[in-house]
Formats: sequence, C-alpha cells, structure tokens
Amino acid sequence: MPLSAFFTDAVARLSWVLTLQYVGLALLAYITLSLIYRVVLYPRYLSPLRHIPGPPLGSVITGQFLNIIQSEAGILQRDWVKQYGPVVRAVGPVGIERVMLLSPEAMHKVLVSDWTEYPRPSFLRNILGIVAGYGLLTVTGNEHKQMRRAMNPAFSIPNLMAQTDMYYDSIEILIDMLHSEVKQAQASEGKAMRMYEWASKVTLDIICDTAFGYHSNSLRDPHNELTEAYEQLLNLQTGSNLALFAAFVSTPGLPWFFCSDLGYKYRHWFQIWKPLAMGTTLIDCTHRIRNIAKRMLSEKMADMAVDVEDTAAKKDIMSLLVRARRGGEKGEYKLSDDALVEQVLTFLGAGHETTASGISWTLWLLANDIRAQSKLREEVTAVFATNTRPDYRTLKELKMLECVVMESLRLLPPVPMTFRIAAKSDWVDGVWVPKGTLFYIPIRVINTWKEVWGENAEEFYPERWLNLPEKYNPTFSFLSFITGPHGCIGKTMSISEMKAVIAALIFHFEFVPAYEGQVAKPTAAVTMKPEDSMPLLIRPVKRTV
Ligand code: HEM
Repeated sequence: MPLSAFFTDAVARLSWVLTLQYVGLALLAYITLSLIYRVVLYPRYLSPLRHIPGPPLGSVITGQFLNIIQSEAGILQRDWVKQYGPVVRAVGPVGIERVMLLSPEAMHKVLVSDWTEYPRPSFLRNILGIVAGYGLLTVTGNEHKQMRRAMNPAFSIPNLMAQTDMYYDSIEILIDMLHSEVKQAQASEGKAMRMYEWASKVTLDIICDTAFGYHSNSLRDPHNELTEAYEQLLNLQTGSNLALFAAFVSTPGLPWFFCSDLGYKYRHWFQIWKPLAMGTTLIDCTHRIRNIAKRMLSEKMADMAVDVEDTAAKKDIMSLLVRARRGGEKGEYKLSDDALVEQVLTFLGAGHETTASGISWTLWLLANDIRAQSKLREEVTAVFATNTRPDYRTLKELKMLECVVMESLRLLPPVPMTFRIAAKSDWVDGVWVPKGTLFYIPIRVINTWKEVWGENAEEFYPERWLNLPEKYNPTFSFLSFITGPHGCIGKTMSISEMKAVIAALIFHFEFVPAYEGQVAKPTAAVTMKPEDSMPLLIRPVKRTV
C-alpha cells in the first residue's frame, strides 16, 4: 500500500473512533444531566409543587421510597397529614413527585368528574395485571366503560340476593373444619389458628362457586393448587420483597415476558442470581393460576354450549363473560378468548383476597373488643337460632353486624391506598399539579381523618355508624372501595359476603388474641393482609339449650 493511502486510511479510522467517542461522551453527558435535572434540579428548585409542605426530600435516588415501603401501609402518610396538613407533597424514587390531597373537592375531580385524565399509573396497572389479570382493573377510558357496562348486571342487587344462599355451602364447610380442628386440639382454652388462611380459603371457594360455578375445594384440600399459587404470589408482595416486585413489574417488557409462554420456558434463568430468583416464582405462580382459569373457562364453555337458552337468561359473571365473547354480532361489546381469561383472573384475584383480609381484620378487632363481640353475638344468635342461612335482606337488617363490618373496613381497609397519575397539567382544589405527577389516593388516611371522624377516629367504635359525624360525606369520607367509574364493582357483594361469614363465625365461636401482647401486623403491600396470617385463639361458644 502506498504511504499516502495508508495515512488516509489511518486518519479515516481515527476520525471514526473519535466520532464514536464523542457520541458516547455526548450520550453520557445527556444521561447525567437528565438525571441531575430529574433528581436534583426539578424537585428542589423548579417544580411548581416545591412549596407544598411535606417530608424532607430524602435520598437523591430513592427519595422517601424506602421509608414508604418499610412502614405500615398508610401510617407514614397519616403522620405526614398530622404534621403538614391535608395537602402534602413527597418525592419518591428518581425524583418522581407524589401529592396527597384529602379534600372531597380534590377526590371528586380525580376520581369522578375528570377520571379519564387521572388514570391508574402504569406501574400499578402492571402490579394489578400480573396479580389479577389485565382486565377491568387495568383498562381505562372507553374500553373500561364498555367492559364495566357488560359486567355491571352480575353485581346487581337481585343477582346478589339470589347468590347469598350459595355462600353458606362454603361457610358451613368452614365451620365444620374449624370445629374439628378445635376438637382435635382437646384444649379447654381452644386452639390458635391462622384466621387469614381460613378466610382466604372460604372466600376463594365462594367466588369460584358463585361467579364461575367451579368447585375449587380449597377449604377441604390442604394442597389445593389455586390456594398455594395465590399464597406464594401474595408473599412476593410483602415486606422487603415489595420493592423488588415493583421494580420487576415496572421494567418495560418484563410484565409481558412474565405472562408469556416464552417467559415460562426460560423462567429458571432468574435463578442465576439470588436477588432475581423471585422472577421464577412469580412466573410459575401466574402460569399456574392462568392455567386453572383457562381450565375453568373451557369446562364452563363446553357446558354452556349445550344450554344456550339458559346461558342467555343468566346474569352470573361467567354467563356474562361468555355472552361478551359471543357479542359483536349485535354491535355489543366483544371479548377475545385471551381477554376472557384475563377477566376470570380479575374476578378471582380482586374478589377473594381483599374480602379475606376484611374478614381477618374484623375478627382481629372483635378479638380485642369483647364488648362488641358479645353484642354482635347476641344479635346474630337471635337470627341463627332459627335460621342458619339468613338471606341478603336479613343480613342487611342486622344493625350491629352492619356497624362492625363498616367500622372494620374503615379502620383497616384491605386496600389501604391506591394511585392515579395526572395525564394533564391542571388545578386540583387550588393546587397547580403538573402532568406526570403521581396522586396518592390515601384510603386509610381519609378513612381515619380526625378532621372528619373526630378525636376517636383511629379507634374501633362500631356504633359510630349509627350516628355519623356532621362532617361525614357519604361519597368521600369512607373510601375503602374508592368511588367514581373505577370504584369497586364488588363492593355490595363483598360486604354481604363478609357479613355472612362473620355472622356465622361469631355465632359458633369466641375469638381472643392468640398470645399476650399480640399486635396487628398489616403488610405494606397493595392489599393490606396480616403478615402473620392472623393467629387467633378460637373456642366454640357454649350454649345452654
Ligand atoms: C372487602 C373487599 C374489597 C375491597 C376492600 C375492594 C376494594 C377495591 C378498591 C379500593 C378498588 C379500586 C382500586 C383502584 O382504583 O386502584 C377496587 C376495584 C375493583 N374491585 Fe374491589 N374490593 C373488594 C372486593 C371485590 C370483589 C368481591 C370483587 C369481585 C368479585 C372486586 C372486584 C373489583 C374490580 C373488578 C375492580 C376494578 C373496578 C374498575 O376499575 O372498574 N372487588 N376494589
């Protein structure tokens, strides 16, 4: 090669290397500056929210995030309100701002009037989607409106009235099992049992039975695959696991991978590094649950194909889903086969664990308030003495039962908080909230806000429901099921189910704490279940016939 050509070639190569270096450096500078802007400049000096009172900004990278996930759900936020007032700003990981507004005006705008502008943020949709399917809980806007309209009839009062009697098939099994456990223990003081586990089994059997006509038999079968898969899945979202779980599901592409066949095939890859091993369990559980949902569906669709006329008249969840699958011809809402499975997962997931937590917390509160427990027993005994399967109306008329269930849901809400994200910049109750800001919907904080509920707001006092405080707002002071178009579709069903289970348990058994000094241990997860599965000492009620 002539010398001049050699030099030309060398210069060309050098300029390529230099160009690449410049591009690399420019990219690095861009990322560094963006990060500095996001985590330091914007939240500290530029954000329009920076003057709103709130806790210190915290660590530059994680903000208040570690404090939040390490504390009991809703309690840190309640302390902030006590310290800084009803409008609070806090900074989470990588400088993302969160605001918490407690006023009914703010809740009305975010949850009701402008709900499409304040959707669930994607990290929440992914957490819910993985645990409870990409169905009604994760869609928004028009798709949500259509889906909700299709499902509403399943939760109508006449439908629920017809359904109540079916609850007792599972409740009676629960009572029998508890009686035989106590009998086997042969101890006069009763037997300590993890009531959350029993509550979870009975609510799973009830939802499978009433919604899908499927007998999951989780009460009788100690190794039921559905129960075990849900248990493992929920444990992934508690304590220190929660941060990793949130990081997993917030990583673009990973939620899809977790639910795909590809993810299932390569699930063991996550075991190469211990901190990632949770990925294998997560994929394994979601696949087991999905497979059962598919099996449930295909069995039912085969049954229903035989009796099309009958299906057309029914308004239970399964019949409505199957009809939505056939829809379309008449311009009705149409569900694909995959979407159908996601809906089944939604009603399975959203419908059992929340109600189970509600039942366990109610038992805990009653175990610690013998006066309220005795008063409730007196009320339910008057009914159960002659009718052990009281219907929807009879349950509704029991005043103390209503007070106990509502008070428990107020004080220890199974969903202690949820989130929304501002899809536009706008004023919310006098605060200019920029697009992209996260909203806390602080359910537990609002439910126990002293400003509304008075000085004893944080105490269990069921009778307060007979004489509600003057500042009580029926739509925005009790948010356990939130409100507006995304409000819980299963609200009336779960309240009546909780009543039926609690009434039967209190009629048959006495509950006291399992040991001296026992304290409640609510998890800091999306749903607030007892971390220790709520051991309580239970003994049969002695009656003189
Ligand atoms: C005590 C029991 C329950 C509690 C405390 C509860 C609470 C909630 C809350 C707070 C939400 C709103 C979540 C958010 O927007 O981020 C919600 C939504 C939902 N719940 Fe429940 N729930 C319970 C029982 C049930 C039951 C039994 C079912 C069904 C059988 C159910 C099905 C749903 C569905 C499908 C949604 C999504 C509604 C929508 O976006 O249109 N829930 N629930």
